[in-house]
Amino acid sequence: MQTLDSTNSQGLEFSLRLHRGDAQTGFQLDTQGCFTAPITALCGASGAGKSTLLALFAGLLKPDQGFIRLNGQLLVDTSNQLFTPPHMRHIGLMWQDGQLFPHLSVRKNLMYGYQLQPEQSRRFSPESVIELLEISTLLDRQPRHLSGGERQRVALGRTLLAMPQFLLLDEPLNALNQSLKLPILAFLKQVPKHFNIPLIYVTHQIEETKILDAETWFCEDGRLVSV
Ligand SMILES: Nc1ncnc2c1ncn2[C@@H]1O[C@H](COP(=O)(O)OP(=O)(O)OP(=O)(O)O)[C@@H](O)[C@H]1O
Repeated sequence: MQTLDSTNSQGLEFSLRLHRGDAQTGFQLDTQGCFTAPITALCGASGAGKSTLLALFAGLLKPDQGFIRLNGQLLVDTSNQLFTPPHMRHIGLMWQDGQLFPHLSVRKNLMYGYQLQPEQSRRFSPESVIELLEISTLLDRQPRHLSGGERQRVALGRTLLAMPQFLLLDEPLNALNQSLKLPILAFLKQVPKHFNIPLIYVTHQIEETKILDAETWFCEDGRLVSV
């Protein structure tokens, strides 16, 4: 039986309003949409609201008004005071510097979220992620002994192994040069199909959205416009 707070629809559906800062000069986000593509890219000028939107999806911010529904499940609904905390959303978030735990080896970083998952939620193995990301030779290293590209690949692996239903990537490759970016983009392109995890990718680089074959949206002054 279907309850009022769930539907059979797949993807990330939302209608959100949020005011940040002071009443006169602050920033107003007011937008709605439904992301159903395997890869959605969010572009737009600095300050347009891209990171704010991801923070709302991840549960790091509460909207003033609106709802968020993931794969038919209501996560946020201000009309019913529903707010699912970040750790219960099954949404993975990664940004520019992957924030590995500095005191843990690559192996322990990778296994951190995986170990917290119940057996029945483990949809793929650490070995499959390690192989696809080509990080098998790095497992015993500490993060400080990794290059920027290696660090980002490990951070991605760790985020994936926490078994998210949806992945949010906020300019994850910004700190990397082109030669390091391309193999990671090639990997990211495979994520939705290989692991059944759709993703949102925030970038200023239009070329990256093309490489990813992403459905692209522009954020303009707190509103989304499809391309
Ligand atoms: N903590 C905050 N308090 C008030 N306003 C904020 C806060 N954080 C961000 N803002 C404002 O919200 C607006 C949107 O910021 P946001 O970081 O979402 O933009 P963005 O599109 O991700 O930009 P960039 O591409 O530079 O990362 C900006 O005007 C910013 O100044």
